[in-house]
Amino acid sequence: MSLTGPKLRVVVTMTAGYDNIDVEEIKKRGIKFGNTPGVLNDGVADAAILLILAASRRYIEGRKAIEQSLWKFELNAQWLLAQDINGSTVGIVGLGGIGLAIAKRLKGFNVAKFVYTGHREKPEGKAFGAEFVSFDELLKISDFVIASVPLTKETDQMFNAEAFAKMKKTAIFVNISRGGVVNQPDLIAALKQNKIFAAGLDVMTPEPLPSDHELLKLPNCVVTPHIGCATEKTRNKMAELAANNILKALKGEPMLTPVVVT
Ligand SMILES: O=C(O)[C@H](O)CO
Repeated sequence: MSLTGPKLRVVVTMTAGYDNIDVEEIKKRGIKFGNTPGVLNDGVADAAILLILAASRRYIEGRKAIEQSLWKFELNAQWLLAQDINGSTVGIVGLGGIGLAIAKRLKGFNVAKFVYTGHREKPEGKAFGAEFVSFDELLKISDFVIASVPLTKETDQMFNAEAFAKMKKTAIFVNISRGGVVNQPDLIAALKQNKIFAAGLDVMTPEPLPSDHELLKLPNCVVTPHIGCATEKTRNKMAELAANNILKALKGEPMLTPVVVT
């Protein structure tokens, strides 16, 4: 988003991520800047569970099989076999508020082990019982790899061919952060060549995704249209927080959730 208006004093994005904002310009012009983190954690975590279940249970393939009359009466005990969450290792890349909310939900599915990676080990990770590991180790041992990192220079395209090659052939990759953290052609190749089992994506490149996009043709890829925080309660909370941030800034008070631009 470009920041025109020379009189602009306050910018608040009704999102948690702010990779779409020209932060350099905000810094240069001393504009007060806020976002709406936290209040969307539960909504986005629910959407992640939707993707984890749909991708691991081969929802797209099953649905297409019914539509194409491929669902046979005779039992085929090997048909549409899924990957289990029960007993699995879940790897969370970016254990922020959203990552932790996803992990908490998955505990109820009897996950055997949680691992996470990021800049540093976190007390909340320890308190939850998750183990801090390197990115490579996480890719190697996880049955479910969940991307919940902000898009930065550092995370840009971090899920590339090299990363997918390190994952298990049975791994499920889920992205609820930003499409930019994935090298999408590499992901498509990994899914086509069954280098990984499936993917669930709420974010992708570009958005909106054209209706004839290759991602939509893959039987092992579940795509939702960036609806992680699109629930009535969540959006209301985001709108309220954004409005209060603006009011506070205009009154010369600190915002409730300022973005600290360094
Ligand atoms: O960052 C967020 O708030 C959501 O992904 C919506 O963009």
